Amino acid sequence: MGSANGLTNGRGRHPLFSFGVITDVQYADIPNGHSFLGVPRFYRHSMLVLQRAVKSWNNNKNLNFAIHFGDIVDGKCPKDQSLNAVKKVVGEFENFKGPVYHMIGNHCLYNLPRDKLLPLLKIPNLDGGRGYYEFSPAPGYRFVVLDGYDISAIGWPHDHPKTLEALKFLRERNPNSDKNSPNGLEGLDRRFLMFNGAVGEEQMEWLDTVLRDATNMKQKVVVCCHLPLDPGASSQEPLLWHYDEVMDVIHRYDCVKVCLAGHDHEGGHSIDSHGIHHRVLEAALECPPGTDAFGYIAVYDNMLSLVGTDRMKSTNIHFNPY
Ligand SMILES: Nc1ccn([C@@H]2O[C@H](COP(=O)(O)O)[C@@H](O)[C@H]2O)c(=O)n1
Ligand SMILES: O=P(O)(O)OC[C@H](O)CO
Repeated sequence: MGSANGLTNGRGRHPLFSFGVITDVQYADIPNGHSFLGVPRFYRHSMLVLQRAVKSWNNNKNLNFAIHFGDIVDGKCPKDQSLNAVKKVVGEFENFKGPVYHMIGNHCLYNLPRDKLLPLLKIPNLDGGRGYYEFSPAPGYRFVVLDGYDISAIGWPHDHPKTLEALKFLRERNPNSDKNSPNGLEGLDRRFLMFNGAVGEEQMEWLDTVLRDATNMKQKVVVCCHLPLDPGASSQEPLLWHYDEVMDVIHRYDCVKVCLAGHDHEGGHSIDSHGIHHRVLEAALECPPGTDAFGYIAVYDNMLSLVGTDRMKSTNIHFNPY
């Protein structure tokens, strides 16, 4: 059980470390609106949710870092304001007294190209715009942050091979002229939409290498990605195009205990066929004024305890520590 102050797990144990979580802030200085399907979106209020999150994380005093799971600014942000809007939200995150890790979401890419975005989000840009990385906050744990828009029709230059590969992929699977429309697609095929993307070959090889290394080092791994990786934790439309192939790599090893994501604003939780927990976090953007969606996760050797605030549901994630 999560305790109110995050110091213990209710059985007197101290966590190895803890971190703040929030997703889909999707800020824009525009009036309230709604998604295509009519779900209300509160573009200015999401900044207040973030401010309350940072205040709560700082008051906690036991958090080692924080993670935002992508979509820092909404695509409806007027494009002449994109740069300042991203800087403004990053600036709010910087009020947190610890490191903040970001990842790429589709709305980030509607606003800025990768070469501008990655430095602002302090994503280590090692190789021509790649947005995946890893870090180890404690000896026994490793966090792998995936770039779900590695192969994508958004964010790369129009004639970039990755744009062309993504457009070909979509043409072969989605017959609609609006490639964001799932009309006529059945079941899990409804994920073949332009607002999603895929992990490229090089990133897949990198993932395999990191998981092999973590296994050799007896580290547990938490995988983070803007796009959900399990249909049990998400509706069909927001899934990573080839979530199944990424999970095949993950399932080769026993080190991954949890996959965390955003993008599907309602949130969700599942345990897959290999016992890996998938927790999709509830979006800050869809919090009506005065409500919140953020939390923190206390990490133990055999569990993660997500202590959610308001719309972010608390979840205890138990796993085999070996
Ligand atoms: N059922 C749907 C859902 C979405 N679209 C298209 O995707 C765009 C983004 O959707 P949001 O839910 O994020 O607003 C939307 O503008 C549509 O083009 C759709 O066609 N059918
Ligand atoms: O944040 P959006 O606009 O990409 O919306 C994602 C939807 O939740 C996918 O169904």
